[in-house]
Amino acid sequence: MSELRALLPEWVVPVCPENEVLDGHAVLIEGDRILDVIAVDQLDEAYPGAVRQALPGCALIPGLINAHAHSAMALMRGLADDLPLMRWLQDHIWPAEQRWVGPDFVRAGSELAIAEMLLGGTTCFNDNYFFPDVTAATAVQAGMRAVLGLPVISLPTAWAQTEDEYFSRGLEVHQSLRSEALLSTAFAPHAPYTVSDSAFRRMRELAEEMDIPIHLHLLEADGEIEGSKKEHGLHPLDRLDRLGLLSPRLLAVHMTQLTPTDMDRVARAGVSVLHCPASNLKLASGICPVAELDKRGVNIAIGTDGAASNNTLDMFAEMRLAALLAKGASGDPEAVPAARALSMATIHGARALGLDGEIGSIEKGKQADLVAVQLDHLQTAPVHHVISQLVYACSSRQVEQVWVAGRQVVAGGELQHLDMERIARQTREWHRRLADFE
Ligand SMILES: CSC[C@H]1O[C@@H](n2cnc3c(O)ncnc32)[C@H](O)[C@@H]1O
Ligand SMILES: [Zn+2]
Repeated sequence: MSELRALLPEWVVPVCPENEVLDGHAVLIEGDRILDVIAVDQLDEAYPGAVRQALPGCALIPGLINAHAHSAMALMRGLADDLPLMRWLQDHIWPAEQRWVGPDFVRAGSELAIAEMLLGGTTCFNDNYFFPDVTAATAVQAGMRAVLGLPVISLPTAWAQTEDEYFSRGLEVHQSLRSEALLSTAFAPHAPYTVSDSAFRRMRELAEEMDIPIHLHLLEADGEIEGSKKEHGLHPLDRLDRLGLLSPRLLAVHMTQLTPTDMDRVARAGVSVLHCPASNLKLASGICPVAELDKRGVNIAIGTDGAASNNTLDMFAEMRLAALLAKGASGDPEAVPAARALSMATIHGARALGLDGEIGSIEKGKQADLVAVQLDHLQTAPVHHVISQLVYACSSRQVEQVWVAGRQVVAGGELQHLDMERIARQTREWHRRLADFE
C-alpha cells in the first residue's frame, strides 16, 4: 500500500472554484492521486497515520500546463531574434532544422526544456516537434506529464520525408506510448500553409477514431489569410470548416487575426485557443483578442511556444503577460483578472487537452500534479492577495517543490530525476555546433 502524505502549505489555491484560496488546509496524497483537501485541525482525526510535510510560506497550486511548446527548440534559444515570423522560419529556423534536427538534437533540447519547465512549476506540456518518441522518453525519465504531437508538414525532414511517412511514423509513436501513464498524443499539423487538404482529411478521420486532439498553428500573422485565399480560394477558417476540422478537437495556436464574426464561429465550434503572448509580441505577429474570446466562452489556454521565439519556457512570465496584454489590448483593466490567468495556465489547458477530469485543479480524486511556490520572498511581499502575487509578482525562481502524479520531481528547487550538470555540458556542445553553422 502506498504511503499517505499530507502537504501543509500556508495556502491552497485549488483553481476550481476560480477565486478560492484556502488557509490552514492540508492536501492529502495517496499514490498518484489527491485523496482529500481538509482543514488542518481535522487532520489528526481523519488521517492519523499521514506523513506530514510542512510547506511554510508556500502557496500550493495545481501544476502549470504549457499548452503549446516545441521543447527541443530550447537549443535554438536566441539563435534568430527580432525578425518577423516568415523570415524567422524560412531564413533561419527551417535551415537550422534541416541541418541539425535528429534524435540527438531532440534529446538534448527536450532535456534542457523539460528541466526548465519542471523547475518553473510546469508539470505538463503539449509538445509539437519532430522525433516525439525521443521527447516522450525524456519526459518519462524526468517524471513529467506530456502530450506528444505527431507532426505533419509538407517539408521533408529527418523525421519523415513524405506525407505518408509522417502518418505512419506518427501512428507508430501513438501505439508505442499507449502504456505510458503520463503520456498521450495529439496530431500536430504545422499550419494551414504547410498542410494539404488530403492530410487534413486523413488526420480528421484518424483523430476521431483515436479520440485525440489536433494541435495546429492557425491565423498566426497577417499573410496567412491572403496566402490561403490565393492558394485555396478560401479563408483558412472556411477551408478548415469544409475539411471538418472546426470542432472541440481543434487546438488553435495563436489566433491573432480574428474578426468578431470569426470569434463567434470559433466559439460556436468549441475550438480551444492556445494563447502564446510572448511569441506573438516578439515576432510582431499580432495580438490574440483574448478578452473578446473569453466573453464568448471560448476555452483559452496559455503556452510559451518554443524558446526560439519566446525566449523562455516560464509559465509565470506567460501568465503575467497574458493578463497584462489582455488589459492593454482591450482597454479594460478588468479583462483577464489574475485568477482567470491562473485558470488559463491550469484548468483551461487541461480542458483543451481533454485531461480536465485528471489534472488542472486541486480536487479530490485528481492526479497529484502540484507545485509549492514560496511567497515569503521580497518579490511577493506582502501577501495581500495570494493569486495576485502568483500572477503579477511571482517569478518561476520561487518554485520550491513539484510533484507529478504524486511523485516529487523537484525538491528544494532541485531536479530529482535529471542530471543538470550533464544537461549543461551537452547544451554547451550543441551551442558550439549551432554557432559554427550560423
Ligand atoms: C511540425 S510543427 C514544428 C515546426 O513548427 C515550427 N514552429 C515553431 N514555432 C512556430 C510558430 O510560432 N509558428 C509557426 N511555426 C513554428 C518549428 O520550427 C518546426 O518546423
Ligand atoms: Zn509554435
